[in-house]
This record gives sequence, structure tokens and C-alpha cells, in this order.
Amino acid sequence: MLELSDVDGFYGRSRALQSVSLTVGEGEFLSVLGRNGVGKTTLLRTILGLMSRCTGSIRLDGAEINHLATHKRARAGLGYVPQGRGILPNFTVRENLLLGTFAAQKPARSIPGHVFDLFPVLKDFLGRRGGDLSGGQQQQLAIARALLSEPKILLLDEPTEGIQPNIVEQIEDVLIDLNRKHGLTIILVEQNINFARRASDRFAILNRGSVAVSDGIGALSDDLIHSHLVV
Ligand SMILES: Nc1ncnc2c1ncn2[C@@H]1O[C@H](COP(=O)(O)OP(=O)(O)OP(=O)(O)O)[C@@H](O)[C@H]1O
Repeated sequence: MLELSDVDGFYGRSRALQSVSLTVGEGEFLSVLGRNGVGKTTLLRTILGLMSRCTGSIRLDGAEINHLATHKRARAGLGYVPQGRGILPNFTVRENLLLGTFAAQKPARSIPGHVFDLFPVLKDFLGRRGGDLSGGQQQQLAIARALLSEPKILLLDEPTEGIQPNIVEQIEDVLIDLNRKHGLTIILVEQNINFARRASDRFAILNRGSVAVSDGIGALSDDLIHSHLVV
């Protein structure tokens, strides 16, 4: 479904992603792991077309998308939940959600109700400013907003970072359900190894901008964790 071949991503002249080749199949859950600064966020930004330059090939359902602008990649089916959530603090929850629908192939005039089944709290807070929600509620809003673009693949950057444990569990359960019950393909950047193990089919460990190891999640051994992930 998504195929990266020999992809390099640049910040100006600095090559932050080097010769990355990765495949994510339809309905798969891939966790991207690695220490701070190894290029996990850069990988997601590269897939989304948010880098100043990117070489190599990125194919979505067989079609090359590496020449496409970010908004066209969103229309083609890539949904993004960025690190830090990217909520517009002065917009209401309703307005933040409506923004997500603009990226869908057929923009909705109202907010489809299924997101409130996943995150009921958002329904109660529709008129509240996004910036007045708790961190966990903002993360739920960011995921709901991305889902309203009707993505084929959801890319999430550390969605459980800095969130209180009971909401972390809810978010993890929703993502696992979206993948297993609804067949949504997910690429997750995560430091939380337990969540990655519980949710993923496969993992890729990055090191200095390259893929160091990529395998089925059952192969994520304690040795690998110690040599590539533990600080
Ligand atoms: N806007 C930028 N301009 C220049 N270099 C950048 C920029 N953003 C990140 N980098 C560099 O690119 C490399 C990869 O950074 P990236 O944020 O992708 O790592 P990461 O694995 O997501 O880290 P973290 O776990 O801390 O979020 C780092 O060396 C970083 O300093």
C-alpha cells in the first residue's frame, strides 16, 4: 500500500533521512522506533511532503506521490497527527474538527457522528476552545480531526507523549480498534515500547536517519531494545 524506495529527506542541505526503504501493507500497523533525534518525525514529514527536499520514490497504492504537495497527499489518503497535536487553540473543537473534513475527498458539511463514538468527550466540548482542553483531550481531538480526512493510512507522532495514563489507555485502545476492526493502516512513531508491542504487526528501528532493523513485532527482542532504544 505504501512503499518507500531509497528515500532521502533534507532540511536545507542537511540529509536527515538516508536511503530509507520500507513497505507498509494494507491493514498493517507499523511502529517506528528509535532514540531521540534519529529521524522518526523526519520520516513522517518526508512521507507527507513536509520536507524542503526529498529524493527517491514514495508510492501509495502503486502511484508515485513524491512529487505531490502535502494537501494532495492528504487527499490521496494520508492522515497526520503531528507531535504536539497541532490543535488550533483559538478555534473551537467544532472548528478544529471541520478543518479535518476539508482534506477528505468529499468534504462533509457537518461532522460525521462516528468520531463521537470513538471520543465521546469531544461531543460535550464542541463549543469549547481547543486550547482550553486538557492534553489528553487535545490528543483525542487531533486524532478525530485526522480521521475526518478519511485517511487510508493514519500517521501518528508520539500520540501518548505527556498524557495521563487513563487517557493513554483509551487512545491506545481506539487506535488498536481502528486498525483491527476497521482495517485502518497505521504508522505510529512511539517511545512507548509496551504500546508498540501490543498494537503492531511490524516495527522499524531508525538510527541516524536510516532503517537499522525492520521485522515482525515478535522479533522485537530485549537485546534489540537495549542496543537501539534504551538511552
Ligand atoms: N527543522 C529542522 N531543521 C534542521 N534539522 C532538523 C530539523 N528538525 C529536525 N532536525 C534534525 O534532524 C534529525 C532528526 O530529527 P527528528 O525530529 O526527525 O528525530 P526524532 O527521532 O523524531 O526525535 P524525537 O524522538 O526527539 O522526536 C535530528 O538530528 C534533528 O536535529
